[in-house]
This record gives sequence, C-alpha cells and structure tokens, in this order.
Amino acid sequence: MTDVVIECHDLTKQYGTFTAVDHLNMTVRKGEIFGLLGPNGAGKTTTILMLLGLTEPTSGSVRVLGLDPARQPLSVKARVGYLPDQVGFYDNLTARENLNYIAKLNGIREPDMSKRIAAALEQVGLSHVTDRRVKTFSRGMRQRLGVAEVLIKQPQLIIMDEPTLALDPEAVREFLDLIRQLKASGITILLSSHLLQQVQAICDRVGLFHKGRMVLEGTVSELAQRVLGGAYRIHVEAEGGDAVAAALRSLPDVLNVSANGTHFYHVEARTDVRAEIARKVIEAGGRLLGLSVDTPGLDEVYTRYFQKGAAYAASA
Ligand SMILES: Nc1ncnc2c1ncn2[C@@H]1O[C@H](COP(=O)(O)OP(=O)(O)OP(=O)(O)O)[C@@H](O)[C@H]1O
Repeated sequence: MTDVVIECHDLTKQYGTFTAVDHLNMTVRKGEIFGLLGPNGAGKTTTILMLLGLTEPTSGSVRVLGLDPARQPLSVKARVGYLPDQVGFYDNLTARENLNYIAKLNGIREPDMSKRIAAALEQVGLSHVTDRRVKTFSRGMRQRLGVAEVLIKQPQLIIMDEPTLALDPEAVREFLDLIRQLKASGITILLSSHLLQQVQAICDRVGLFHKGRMVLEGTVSELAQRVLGGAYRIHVEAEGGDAVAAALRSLPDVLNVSANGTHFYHVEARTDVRAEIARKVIEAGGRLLGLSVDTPGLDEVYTRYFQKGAAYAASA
C-alpha cells in the first residue's frame, strides 16, 4: 500500500459550459498538512466536494485513500472527516449529547461510543466541559467540538474548509496547535484557507488555485523561489568594500547583490547561503559584522503571483 492519501489526475468539473475545476493534478501524502489557497471562485470548494463524493467529476480521476468517492461515497465518508467553517450543533444539548447523536448517526454503538467521545473531547481539550450546553461555548470551543465530532469516526484524513475564519487570535493559535497535534497523531489534513499566515505556519505544502487550475504547488520556500526568484533574502554587514561585493556575487546560488552604503549588502539567493557568505567575506579579506536571513511569506508570493497571474499561469 502506498502512502498516497489523495490523488487527482486531470480532475475536471464543469457546470454547464463553465469549468470550475480544470484538469487538476494533486497528490497529498499520509501525514501531510496540505493547504489549498486561492481567491474566491478558484475551485477549492468544488474540489473538496469531489473528494468527499458530494459532486461527480465531469472527467479525470480522483482517489481518496484508494477509494473512488463517486462510486464509494459511504466508504469515503466513514474514513474522511469534513470540518466546515462553522459547525452546527444543537445548542441546548451538551457537548457529550451532541457527540452521542453524531456517533449514532455514524453507526457507532456502546461501549465504543463513550470511549471514543471521551477520547475525542480529551484530544481537543474540551474534557472539562463535556456536560455543558453548547450554547455556552465560545466560537473557538465550538470549532474544537467540530473537530471532536470528526474524530469520533477515527478518520485517516480530515478536510477543513476555512476552519479559523470566525476565530479571535487566541482561539486561532489554539486551533493551529490542535491541527499540529492531529498531524502528530498520523492524520492527514487538507486545509482550505485564505489566511496566508496561518497556512504558512502549519502547512507542509500548499497548492495555489486560480481559475480552476492548480497553478503552483510546493513548500512555501519552493513557491517563493518560483514566483519571487530569490527565496532567501540575506542581509550582510561587512567591511571590505568591492572585494566583499565581488565575493558575494561569485557564490553559485546568489541571484542578486545590492549594496546599501559601504557596509550593507542585500543578497537574494536560491538557498540559505549564510555559511558560504561568512566564508567568502573572510576569504576576501573582509570583516563580517552581521548576517541575517528572512524568507518571504506566502502573502508576498500570493500578491506577486496575482499581479503577474497570467504570465505564471501560462508557464505552470
Ligand atoms: N452548483 C454550481 N453551479 C454553477 N456554478 C457553480 C456551482 N458551484 C460553484 N460554481 C462556480 O464554480 C466556481 C468555483 O467555485 P468554488 O466554490 O469551488 O470556488 P472556491 O475556490 O471554493 O471559492 P470560495 O473561496 O468563494 O468558496 C465559481 O465561479 C462558482 O460560481
């Protein structure tokens, strides 16, 4: 058995003559957190619906845990959890009562049911409010209860659609920690979000959607490399003048060096070449006074991509 959890080949969905998802190729591996990014209408939700077997592809293929969601929707539903942006609960019921209801709907019976519910509430940090009515819960608690609801199925994959949209910063932080814990427990996560900093903070890889196509895919630094050129911006402070500047320019992975005054250099590089820079400055007879690196964020990649969208789409 391979470790591929999601695999799409030329997956296409048309609504009439409109193509919402256009020949999508995507692979998500076991244990990854994969982020789906893209502006409104890019095709993320339609993709999720096809992964869940809630809408049929027009052409192409999709496999989730080796299953065809269009033909085996119940098997997919049994193994895959889905968390929307806001989960609906019966507000007058307690957390436990809500989960009892969901467990029964999923065919889970005692004694398993109570054990799974207790474990799920523990995992999301809500054990202390098991018997409190959900109407007293904050949005953050409701979202975590949503994860507990998904966990009682013991899923191998959880698909989350904008799960942190309505949360305050503290609740977001707790929720992102929870996602990391889910990954640590071996669950694969597909996360659709507009919130780039959050995606950057937790996703192993991201796919950028644009007009139904996945136009960029990779780690944040790979995307930065592709869209911005130099993914690493290195700030160098060194004495040594022209010899230092020439030494910096001679490094293989360096794309650009600009000097700011006589001591400061801004280096754009394909890789983190700080160690090589330190060596070169010394070899050139210079004196290294400071060295730091910053990697561009997903927000910069995203903004730049959409400024130059058509050009990248053509080369993707
Ligand atoms: N049932 C439908 N019938 C016709 N067009 C649809 C249908 N569902 C979605 N679309 C269109 O398909 C395109 C992709 O929509 P989708 O909801 O997948 O995008 P999205 O990336 O999830 O955007 P958002 O972030 O706004 O949810 C949009 O132009 C949308 O209007």
